[in-house]
Amino acid sequence: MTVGKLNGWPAPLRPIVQRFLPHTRELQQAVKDARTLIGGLVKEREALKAKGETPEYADILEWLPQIAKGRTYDPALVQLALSFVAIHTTADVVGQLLFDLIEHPEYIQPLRDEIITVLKEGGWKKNSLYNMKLLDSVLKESLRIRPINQTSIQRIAEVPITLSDGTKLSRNTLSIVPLVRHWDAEYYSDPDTFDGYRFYRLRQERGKENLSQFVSTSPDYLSFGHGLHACPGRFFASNEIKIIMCHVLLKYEWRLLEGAKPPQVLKHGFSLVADPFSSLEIRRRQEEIVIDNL
Ligand code: HEM
Repeated sequence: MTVGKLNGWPAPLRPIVQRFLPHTRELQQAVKDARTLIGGLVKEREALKAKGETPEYADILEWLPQIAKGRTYDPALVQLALSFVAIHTTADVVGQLLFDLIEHPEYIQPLRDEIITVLKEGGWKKNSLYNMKLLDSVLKESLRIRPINQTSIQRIAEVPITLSDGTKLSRNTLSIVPLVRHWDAEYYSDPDTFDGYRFYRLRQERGKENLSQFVSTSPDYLSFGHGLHACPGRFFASNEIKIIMCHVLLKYEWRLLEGAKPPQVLKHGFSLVADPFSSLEIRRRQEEIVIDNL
C-alpha cells in the first residue's frame, strides 16, 4: 500500500515525500521498533557468548553470520523481510481458501471426512498431513486459480544475457514471468473452473504423484516460483495451512454476511489479495473428534 502511495509521486520527489507521508512514517517507526527489539536480542546473545555460555538457537539470527560470510547486514531488516514474505502470504492463502469453500461448499464434508480418517489413523504426524490428499489438492487448486501474485518470478540481469529463445537482456533489465499458464486450457482443462479434485486425480496417475502436490513447482505451476529461488518456505507453509484448516474445518462453519457481495480479488500492482473488505460470520460447531490432544 505504502509503495503504491509513494509511486504516485514523481521519482525525483520520492526521497523527500517519504519523510512526510503518514504511511511511510508509520513504517519507519516500525523499523525503528524492530531495530530496538532485535538489536537488544542480538546484544543479549553476544553478552552470553562473551561469558562463555553457548546456548543453541535454531533461528535466523544465528544463521545470518554464516550466510552473510563477512558481508554487512541489518538483522532487523532481514527479520522484517522474512516475516513479510512468510506471514502475509500464508494468511492470504487461508483467507482465499475460506472464500473458495463458501463458493464451493460441496468440498467441505469430504474434507472433514478425510481429516477425521487421517488423524484418527495417524494422529498429528507429518505423514498424516501428506495423506490429506484432497486438502492438498483443494489448496493447490485455490492457489492455481488465484495465486498471490500474477508474476511470481522477477529477476534483474546483473550481466548482459541471451535467453534460450534468443532474447537478449542488457545489464539491469528487469524481467518478470507471468503465471499465464495457470489459466490456459492447453495446460489445465477447463482452467477457469475451480476443481478441488484436479490435483487429487493427477496424483493417482503414474509419474504425476510428485508433480501434483501443493508444494511442487513447475513451469505450469508458478505460485511458489520455480527453480533455484523457488519459495523455500513452501513446505512449512503447506504444513501450517493444513493444520490451520484441520482446526477451522472441524471446529467452525462460516458464511458471508447476509446480503454481502461475493468476495472480489483485490488487484494491487501485480499482487492479487484475498478480498480484505469482505466480512464472514463464523460459528463454533461440535467437532466429530477432538484434535487438540491427539
Ligand atoms: C503459501 C504461502 C507462500 C507463498 C504463496 C509464497 C510464495 C513465494 C514466491 C512466489 C516466491 C518467489 C520465488 C521466486 O522468485 O522464484 C517466494 C520466495 C520466498 N519465500 Fe515464499 N511463499 C509462501 C510462504 C513462505 C514462508 C512461510 C516462508 C518462510 C518461512 C517463505 C520464505 C520465502 C523466501 C525466503 C523467499 C526468497 C527465496 C529466494 O529468493 O531464494 N515463503 N515465496
